[in-house]
Amino acid sequence: MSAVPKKEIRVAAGVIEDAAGRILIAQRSAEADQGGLWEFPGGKIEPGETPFDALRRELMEEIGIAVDGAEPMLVVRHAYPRQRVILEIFRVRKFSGEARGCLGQPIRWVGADDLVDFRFPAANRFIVAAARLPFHYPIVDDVAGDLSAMRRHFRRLVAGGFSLIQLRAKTLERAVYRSFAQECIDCCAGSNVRLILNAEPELAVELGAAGVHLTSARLNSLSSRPLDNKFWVAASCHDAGELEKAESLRLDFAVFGPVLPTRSHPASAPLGWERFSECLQAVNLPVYALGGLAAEHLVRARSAGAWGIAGIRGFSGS
Ligand SMILES: Nc1nc2c([nH]c(=O)n2[C@H]2C[C@H](O)[C@@H](COP(=O)(O)OP(=O)(O)OP(=O)(O)O)O2)c(=O)[nH]1
Ligand SMILES: [Mg+2]
Repeated sequence: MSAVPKKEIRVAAGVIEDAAGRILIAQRSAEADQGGLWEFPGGKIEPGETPFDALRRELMEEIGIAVDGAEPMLVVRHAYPRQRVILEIFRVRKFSGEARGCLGQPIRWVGADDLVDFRFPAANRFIVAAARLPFHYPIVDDVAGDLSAMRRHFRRLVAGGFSLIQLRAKTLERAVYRSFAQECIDCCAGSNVRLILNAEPELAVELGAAGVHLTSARLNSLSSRPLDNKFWVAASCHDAGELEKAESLRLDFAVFGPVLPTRSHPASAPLGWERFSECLQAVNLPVYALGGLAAEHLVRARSAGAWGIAGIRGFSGS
């Protein structure tokens, strides 16, 4: 490990979204710390300022917009070799004025899915992934092995507006899983619904799924990210070590639990919110809480440090 970093700076920055859902990025000047890389506009929080005050000041100074409203999105802690940064990230959807590079820096409005094509400072991985992720990650499972019930569940989720769905179905025969997955993928074509397969990464590629969800066993067996960043790669984690592994393999997000007692894993001891939150302290990765949760647990989960919530039964989509 490198020596203990000398100083810690607090920064406020904005993921600014226009009416079309595009996000503003700016290029840091070559001489600055993390020079030449792209960033979300913002800067250091000055003594006596709140993060929101700093955000408003910086966005006026750097890109000439007045922030009319912003929601706290996430907090990233990252140690660079020379300093530690705490980034207070806001999502900014209400602003006035036309964005421009007031310091002469290039700026670009890009679709959320195109963010992965730009080089950002290391601390930004979490932000770039989260900017593309919804707060809910429902899972279609095969608890009763009943294909028509699974089909109904999947359709209800799509009709309910869920845009990121995992197809788990561990006990289905491989050929049945495969054809059901293909049917669901075809059903998502042309929509904004992304289907993630809990299967081998190769199958996700072959069938044209949006990505793969790794079981913790599969996660533990890997030494690098199995698919490139055009695919989502997520994993199920049950302890801090697995979360660390998911982060070190540069996965896009993790699901962590069970937080509360759950019918699908009655033998696993639930973590409880406190332990859940402790384990997330050192993790720079969007994490969905899982286990005994329903849609109304979102606020609790986010206050414990989760990005969102995942679940099999809690999301009826109806
Ligand atoms: N603004 C911003 N800073 C980021 C991002 N990602 C990231 O690691 N950082 C780091 C780089 C810097 O070490 C620090 C931000 O400092 P800054 O250079 O923007 O600060 P500032 O606008 O106040 O600039 P200055 O007055 O020091 O020139 O946070 C990001 O997306 N946006
Ligand atoms: Mg700045």
